[in-house]
Amino acid sequence: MKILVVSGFLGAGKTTFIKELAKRTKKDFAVMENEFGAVGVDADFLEDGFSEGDKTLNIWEMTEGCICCSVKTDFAASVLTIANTVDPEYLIVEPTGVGMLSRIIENIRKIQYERIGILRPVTILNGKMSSRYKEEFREIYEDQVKAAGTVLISKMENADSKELAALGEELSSINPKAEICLTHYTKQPREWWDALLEQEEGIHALKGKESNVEKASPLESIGLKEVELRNENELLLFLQGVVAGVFGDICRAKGYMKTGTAWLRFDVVEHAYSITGIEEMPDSKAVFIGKNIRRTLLREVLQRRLYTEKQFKRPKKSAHPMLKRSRI
Ligand SMILES: Nc1nc2c(ncn2[C@@H]2O[C@H](COP(=O)(O)OP(=O)(O)OP(=O)(O)O)[C@@H](O)[C@H]2O)c(=O)[nH]1
Repeated sequence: MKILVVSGFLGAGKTTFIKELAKRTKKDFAVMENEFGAVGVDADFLEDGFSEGDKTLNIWEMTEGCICCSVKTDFAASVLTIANTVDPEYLIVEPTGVGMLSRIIENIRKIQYERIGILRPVTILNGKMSSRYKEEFREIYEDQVKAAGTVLISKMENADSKELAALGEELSSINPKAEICLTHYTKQPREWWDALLEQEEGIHALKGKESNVEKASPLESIGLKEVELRNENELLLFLQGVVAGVFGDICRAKGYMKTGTAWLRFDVVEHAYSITGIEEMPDSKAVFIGKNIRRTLLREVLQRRLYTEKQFKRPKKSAHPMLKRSRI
């Protein structure tokens, strides 16, 4: 089994890339999703609409904790379990957006034996946000570039060539050995995709700095299940509220829900949001990552029915006069 780690900051486009990789190369894959927070959304998104021939993706989720720090023993155990049970040709690991790539590689190296190989890691970089990430999350940003074998630029489809070239130069100066791909991966030929799955990691890979990732990433998250809004307009208004800061400083949100009769997926990356129609899902979920998140307000808006039932349920008949009066 060969392991390919696909890293990148929150919302950079890791899941979208993995989906494309699976479709283009049609290899025998398992995917391990390590999500920030307790509610996983990416596994369902990966599965959604994925039916290329007879192939389906074998997806494993690790929520709660980051595979580069607190849960590393669980991570090692999970990798070994996958190797010893399903034994796919490739295991694609998608760390949380705030994971330190060098540490993840070190953790994999500890369990590397002749049946497990490490491929040169891929980092996806949201080109539009690179200066902001560099300022706010320098340690994570530099680590994800330095430890990468290949750096792919996303969300720069409309950028001019000068802007792209400047970003390329800056990335090369951080990691002169990496292949920096300025051309969007969707335009790459089949050989390029195959090569990603062939290049083994060099022995002299970067050593992770002993630093505290939690400190480097002062982000919090909330995951909600059974979320709903009445219709698409309500979802639009809600997302406008998210990007305007009504629910706190949210830098990443994602989820899917039934609105009226349609199932919709939403994505928020910094101050932009998008909505896409999806196939019916077994349940609805939403995740919000950022700072100063207004949790109660989010619950009130998205779990109206649940929240109302729980918080304001009429009390059972009580003999206490105060309680009687306080009934709604
Ligand atoms: N324009 C553009 N949008 C993209 C690109 N890649 C991903 N997106 C969009 O960006 C949003 C986030 O994409 P994901 O693939 O979920 O990002 P991620 O890195 O897996 O997100 P997290 O796991 O939450 O960190 C989605 O709305 C995607 O459709 C790209 O190259 N260009």
